[in-house]
Amino acid sequence: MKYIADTTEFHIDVPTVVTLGKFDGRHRGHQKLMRKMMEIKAGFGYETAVFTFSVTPAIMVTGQRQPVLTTNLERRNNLKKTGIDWLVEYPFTEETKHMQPEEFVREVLVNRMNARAIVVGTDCGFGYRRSGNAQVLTELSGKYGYQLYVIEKERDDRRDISSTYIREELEKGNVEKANALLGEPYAIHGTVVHGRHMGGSVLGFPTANLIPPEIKLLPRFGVYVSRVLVDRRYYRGVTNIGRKPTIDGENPVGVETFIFDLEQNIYGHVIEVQLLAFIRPERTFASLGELKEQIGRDKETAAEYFKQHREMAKAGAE
Ligand SMILES: Cc1cc2nc3c(=O)[nH]c(=O)nc-3n(C[C@H](O)[C@H](O)[C@H](O)COP(=O)(O)O)c2cc1C
Ligand SMILES: Nc1ncnc2c1ncn2[C@@H]1O[C@H](COP(=O)(O)OP(=O)(O)OP(=O)(O)O)[C@@H](O)[C@H]1O
Repeated sequence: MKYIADTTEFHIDVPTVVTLGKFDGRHRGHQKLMRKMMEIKAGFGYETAVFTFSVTPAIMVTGQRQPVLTTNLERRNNLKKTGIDWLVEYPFTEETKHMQPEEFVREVLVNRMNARAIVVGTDCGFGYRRSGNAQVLTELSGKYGYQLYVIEKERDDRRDISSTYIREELEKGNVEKANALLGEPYAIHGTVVHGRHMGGSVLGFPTANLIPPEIKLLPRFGVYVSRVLVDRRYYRGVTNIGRKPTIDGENPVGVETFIFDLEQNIYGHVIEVQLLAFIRPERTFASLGELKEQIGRDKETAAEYFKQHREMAKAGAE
């Protein structure tokens, strides 16, 4: 995937099929758009391109740092895995903010991104105060010579699937519901860092520690069954998310995973921890011995889960 970030001065020199939006998470609605893009690529030979911003416009307009399902790095990894050819992460400057819809279509989508086809959901919004929409894109399509495809929103039985809906479910602690809306497990990507090295000595087994950036939305603190991608292979895991209150001192919020059947040292490796099911809330134990016993039971619960969900237990390659 070719990646263009933080510049307004670029030009894609091959014809493209473009989509635009925040793409926070890679939910079933986004996947539906991506499938349409792949179909157009197969039919017309256009390369697939995603237009997004390097920070979400809502943060710049309201000044509030809203937690995200995917950091920019995670979004980039996901789009690469989807097989997207180009990712443009455009800077959200004052000038960008004030662009009128037609100017945005002409200058950015058509001139710089070389769009011959555009794929959006029915509720897409762009340009100054989101005044551009699917109707505007339809009106401009003849003038700028692109094909427009407007996709019906993917729904569950209650409402349209959106990043907002998934964030709400995660905040309520419903990881399984969030996963159903995403169409894949909610994941945390990161580099394995050194913890306090108590895993080996106190608990009797090592754990892989990630410290996600503050902006990353984490579900409620607690223990989860997880599946872990390490060097392109999947492993079964059990993950604690939280501050380890049993351990003295101010611990940063961490994502800490015991990985079944992994013998090697993976400090410095980039891994992906996928959350599959909630086991229990994080607790303060009276002693390290009690914590150790409980973690033993958590491991058994996770092992049992994988016996019931054999498709998730495969330690296969990605
Ligand atoms: C499956 C699992 C469950 C855990 N549950 C808790 C918990 O409920 N409360 C807690 O204080 N720490 C919990 N921990 C964190 C342990 O305290 C931590 O693994 C240990 O202190 C090692 O930390 P270190 O890697 O920084 O040395 C859990 C860890 C794992 C792997
Ligand atoms: N459920 C869906 N089905 C089909 N297309 C969708 C769906 N949700 C979003 N899209 C489309 O995907 C593109 C990117 O959407 P975007 O990520 O900005 O919005 P969103 O998922 O609705 O998130 P938010 O809740 O933050 O607004 C837009 O064209 C949008 O219309």
